[in-house]
Amino acid sequence: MRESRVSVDDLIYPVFVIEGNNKRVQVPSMPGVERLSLDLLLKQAEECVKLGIPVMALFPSIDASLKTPDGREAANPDGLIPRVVRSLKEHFPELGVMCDVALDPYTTHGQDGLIDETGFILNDETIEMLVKQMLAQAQAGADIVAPSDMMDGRIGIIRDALEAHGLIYTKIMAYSAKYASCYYGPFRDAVGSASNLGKSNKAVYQQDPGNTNEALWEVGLDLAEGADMVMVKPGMPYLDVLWRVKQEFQAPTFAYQVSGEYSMLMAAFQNGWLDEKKTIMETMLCFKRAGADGVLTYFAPQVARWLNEEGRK
Ligand SMILES: NCc1[nH]cc(CCC(=O)O)c1CC(=O)O
Ligand SMILES: [Mg+2]
Repeated sequence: MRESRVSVDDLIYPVFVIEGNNKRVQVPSMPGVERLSLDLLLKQAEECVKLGIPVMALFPSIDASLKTPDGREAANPDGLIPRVVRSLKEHFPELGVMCDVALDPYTTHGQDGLIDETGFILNDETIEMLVKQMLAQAQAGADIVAPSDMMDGRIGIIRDALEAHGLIYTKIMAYSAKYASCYYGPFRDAVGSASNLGKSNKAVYQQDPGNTNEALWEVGLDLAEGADMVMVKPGMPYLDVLWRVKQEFQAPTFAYQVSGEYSMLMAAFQNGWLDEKKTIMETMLCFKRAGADGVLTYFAPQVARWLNEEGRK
């Protein structure tokens, strides 16, 4: 009689990649999460395929020497992410690869886009760079490009660029309702943008946590501009937004259980305050109940293992 269910194919696994060989670097604020070099990432990918996880989402941790104010390394067709994508698709063609479209891992100031002298974000100039970044990812073989930058109008321009380059199979997952949230803190440690960002924030382009109507406008715009799927982010604190978005549009809708949610839960597990398996599985069920068609979560391999053990693939 249960209305909602969790299955392995609901899962998208976000991972952090670094240059090098046989390198794994812990993310201190995310216990159990490591940045991996490509060779080790391939082992992770193999594990995902065995478990039945359909998609991995890639996030780079870029060497500080490659960061610039305009984040142009993001558009390098031989940069870290395009190389990782090519290798993943070569070894595991059946595993979906999703790439983040945003400049924050690549900019010296840690913002997702280009800024003027006063630090204000330059929406349209940013989109030009995002399109180059996205093409490098899509031409390397990414199955899904996922703009997380929150610039206005970028989905339509990205869709046009995909069409113009004959990339008709590449899907767009729009981070549509993305809030200016403090729950991204540990992620910013992981990609190394936290110290660059310093005291500044992303409130001029990410959404106000007090708004839910704005989420509907943003989702509506992104769908009209050509998004295949939309996302609400963060996850658990924004289930009301997820519910409204799914009810209103009935589009493929995803939730991101973000780094801060992961770290909060891990802290409780490490202290013995919450039961790890039961709590994680409950959070997954809550996402499904609120309308998610899938969930991006750092717990993906664990969830998949538990579901596999129970024969509930
Ligand atoms: N545009 C970058 C980006 N893509 C995904 C996340 C957060 C993911 C997480 O916290 O797990 C962020 C951080 C931010 O906007 O500052
Ligand atoms: Mg906007």
